[in-house]
Amino acid sequence: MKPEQFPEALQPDLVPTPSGELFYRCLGCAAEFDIRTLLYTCPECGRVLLIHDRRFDRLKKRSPEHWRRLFDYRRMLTIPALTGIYRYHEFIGPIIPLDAVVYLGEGHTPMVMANAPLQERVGMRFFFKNDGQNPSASFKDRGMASALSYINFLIRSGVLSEVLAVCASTGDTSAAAALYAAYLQPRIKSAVLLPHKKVTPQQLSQPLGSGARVYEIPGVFDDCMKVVEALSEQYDVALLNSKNAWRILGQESYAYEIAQAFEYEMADKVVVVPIGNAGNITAVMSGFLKFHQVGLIDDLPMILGVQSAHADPVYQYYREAETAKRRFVAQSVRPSVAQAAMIGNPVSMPRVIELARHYDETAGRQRVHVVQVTEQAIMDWQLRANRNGHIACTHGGECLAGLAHALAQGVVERQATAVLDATAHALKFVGFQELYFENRFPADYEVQPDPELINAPVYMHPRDLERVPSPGAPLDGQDLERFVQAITSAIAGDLDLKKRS
Ligand SMILES: Cc1ncc(COP(=O)(O)O)c(C=O)c1O
Repeated sequence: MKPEQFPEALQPDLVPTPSGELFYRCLGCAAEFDIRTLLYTCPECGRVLLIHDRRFDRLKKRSPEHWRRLFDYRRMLTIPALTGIYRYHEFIGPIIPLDAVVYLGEGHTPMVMANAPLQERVGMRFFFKNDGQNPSASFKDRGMASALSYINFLIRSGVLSEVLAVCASTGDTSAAAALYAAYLQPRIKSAVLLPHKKVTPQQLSQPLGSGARVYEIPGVFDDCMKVVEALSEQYDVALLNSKNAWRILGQESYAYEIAQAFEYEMADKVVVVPIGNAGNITAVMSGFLKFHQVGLIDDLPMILGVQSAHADPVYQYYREAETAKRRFVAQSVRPSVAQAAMIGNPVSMPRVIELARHYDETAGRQRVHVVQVTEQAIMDWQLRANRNGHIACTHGGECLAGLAHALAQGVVERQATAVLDATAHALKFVGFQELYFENRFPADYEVQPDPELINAPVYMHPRDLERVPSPGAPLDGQDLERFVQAITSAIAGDLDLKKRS
């Protein structure tokens, strides 16, 4: 069904917002800028920007019931442009016409409830929302779908003819950027900067496979970020890091989906996110605030940000209870299993400070908390989660470690229900699982395996057999029969199986 065939009551507000209605606003000096320019920081004071909708109030003219019905209705449709994050089109870049929307299967990731043993172990009801089930296997696809739809729109409207998209990355941003750029080639090409040996082989393979130009840089993410910032200041390139406010808009869909999944009942909910460059927590707060503003949710959920003790500048900032005394200090990071969040100078810190203050004020109490966890706790909880049927990456493990810690500290109440952001697929970070299982963590990670969580393959090699299969020389006849029987008996013995009577 086409949008124009929707029942009248569900007609979407898809009239592209006239330019000028959507604009960038500087978080420092409140200067406003034309949305049709590629802009990442304020040309006047150099601080980060957020996108505002001058006509946001028009969204309040439609009742919360209207929005609920519209979103539920779109859930049943198969129009690609309304299938992903743009189910919430009016809230995510309403200037982008549907035919410029890029949809690669992102969004609407499953929320998987923890089983009874895991809930019991943690002490409360919770879900993992598996953002590793996005096309490039991380939550970054949400923001990338938005940023690339916007660039596609600029190309289609003749503002740009071709674009080189660049980003610095701890692995996942580059995978997502390269994937979406590849879909839009040849008009859009991508180049990504990675800290040498600080992304996993799986992550490195992604931009390479998508055809991006990949540069490895000595140092950490923060160093790569400085280079792409210089590139975007001095050359005609599109910056795809979350400094780009379009990324934040797309990532707000994570909050919208959670609200819709809980039928907009958010009073007793806790949303747990790992913090690195702080784009994700910015987007999640911003998304819930917008739904609250239009009356779609009556209560703001608690936001629990989690950082490893090896990269915790945001935690250190909020550790100071008195707002006036808080000072942000950029950090040197230490190696962390939550490697994609190993960032000492988060680009979105000013956004976090601004939005967390607004969030708490709107809620009328402290609703944003940041906790710190150990590397050990991250690994243990990640592996424990996955032993109970999840596919959490180390950052998902970080969320679970943070939830358990916050519960023990009394920050989170047992009666609440939590949603944990499993930001990437476990398979992207299997190297850390291997280090744990083989007890080979370098000392600076400070991780000792819990024997209960270790697992290793059992190699079956029946020594009394003369011949065993080797590549290129298959067994047959009696050799094969004896081999199969010997292995079968050995496995039955190992598993203590009862023989069929
Ligand atoms: C898997 C994963 N989790 C968490 C983060 C941290 O998110 P943010 O940088 O938006 O705080 C990242 C960022 O690179 C990531 O790739």
